[in-house]
Amino acid sequence: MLIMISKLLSLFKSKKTVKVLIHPAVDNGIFTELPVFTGGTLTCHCKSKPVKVKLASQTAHNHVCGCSKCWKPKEALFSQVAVISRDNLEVIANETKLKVVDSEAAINRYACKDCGVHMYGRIHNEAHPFFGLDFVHTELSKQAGWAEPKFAAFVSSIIESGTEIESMPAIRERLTTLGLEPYDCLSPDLMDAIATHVAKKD
Ligand SMILES: N[C@@H](CCC(=O)N[C@@H](CSCO)C(=O)NCC(=O)O)C(=O)O
Ligand SMILES: [Zn+2]
Ligand SMILES: [Zn+2]
Repeated sequence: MLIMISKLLSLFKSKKTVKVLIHPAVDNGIFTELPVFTGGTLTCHCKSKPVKVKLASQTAHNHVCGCSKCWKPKEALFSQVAVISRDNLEVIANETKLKVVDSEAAINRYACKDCGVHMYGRIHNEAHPFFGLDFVHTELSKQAGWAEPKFAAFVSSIIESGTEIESMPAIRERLTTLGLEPYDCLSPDLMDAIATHVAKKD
């Protein structure tokens, strides 16, 4: 009887301590950006002939994204994605290994054919509000000093990739605790920028 009670207690305990994992870049504390930081190199996961992408500046609008299209590291519920001017991005090694994941998507994501890692996302449509900006995952860089994620975008979209609806309150609570305000689209300032772009069109 005593054994049964202690087993039940330990089950209850382990349930209580289940930690919601968002992304390795935020799960164990978030490093804040270095004020003077001029970029670094992203490297794919291949042991041999990795694809390398040079970023010649700090990134902007870093966030965690729950959408089904952005690349997520193994076990992560969210991706971490930021933007950089396309003029500051250059593929410096093994570019022939890159292929576009989905050419119909607004953001063409260039992924390594061998390891599957997305090295950058580019918008080719000049009318798109974010034309001129490339999407990158700075955790692929060894350098420290990148701008940290500041909000969580497309949170409800994780349901599309298999997350149970019942888990959503705990996930939103964890994001809020981490200081990553959860939104089901982009952040208000980015949504305002998109709306401003649309309003200016004829
Ligand atoms: N529910 C969809 C949402 C996908 C979506 O609209 N994603 C945004 C943001 S990605 C970076 O933050 C987007 O702009 N997508 C364009 C594209 O992916 O080409 C889902 O989960 O798929
Ligand atoms: Zn690779
Ligand atoms: Zn996304």
